[in-house]
Amino acid sequence: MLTILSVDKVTKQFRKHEVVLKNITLDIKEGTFTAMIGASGSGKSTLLNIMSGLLKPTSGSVLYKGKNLTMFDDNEIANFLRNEVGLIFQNYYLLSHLTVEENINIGISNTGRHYDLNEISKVLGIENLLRHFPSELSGGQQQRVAIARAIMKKPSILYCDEATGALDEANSKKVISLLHRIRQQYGITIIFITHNHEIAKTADRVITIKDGMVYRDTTCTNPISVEQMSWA
Ligand SMILES: Nc1ncnc2c1ncn2[C@@H]1O[C@H](COP(=O)(O)OP(=O)(O)OP(=O)(O)O)[C@@H](O)[C@H]1O
Repeated sequence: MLTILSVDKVTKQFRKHEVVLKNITLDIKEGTFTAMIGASGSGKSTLLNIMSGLLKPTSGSVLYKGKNLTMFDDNEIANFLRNEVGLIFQNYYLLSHLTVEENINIGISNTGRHYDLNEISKVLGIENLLRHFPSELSGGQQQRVAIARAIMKKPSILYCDEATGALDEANSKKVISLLHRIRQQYGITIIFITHNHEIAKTADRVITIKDGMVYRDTTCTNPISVEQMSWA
């Protein structure tokens, strides 16, 4: 399997604050689903933001397909984010004055390369909602629209920061199962931050961050299916 992302000796220190990330080194293989877990404040989002190019590390490097993201200028980062990266957060960040279809189309990058809207909306089960506005949708439906927007551009890598954090059990399971399906169908690499250990059990690999370091890094040869998840 090819390495899509190489994080090498990354540290991060915010001004006047303690060191948040301490010498993180890890590789991410193409087409895998990696869960990142760890206590609140351990540094997961900071690491994800550095891995996606949203944030520069204090030292160390992040190679994306061999290119050093940490050396990119603002324009190169903007192009990288626009063309290669999908981002999903706990809050859906849909634009309220645009329809679902218009929100999804925002995700299309200027490369012109994109999936077919009808296909993606069918995969995500939102094909009947395209003319609706976000306020008319449930949280789970809104998150599925946010996923559609994130993957329309055919990103190579999808970063999810607590993507199911605001959803109930049924909607969380639906979203996780759709993300696994998207990975299988389109080969998108997924990195998924979660506090939910059952969700982590569905991943190929679980990285535990503790006090800004990789505390545990487990490859799961036999991840559980979404149906096998027990929701505590
Ligand atoms: N822009 C910033 N300026 C200063 N400190 C920051 C900044 N961003 C994050 N931090 C600090 O870095 C530490 C790690 O934060 P981070 O959000 O990465 O943790 P996390 O593991 O994702 O937490 P959570 O699970 O609660 O989202 C925290 O102590 C936080 O206060």
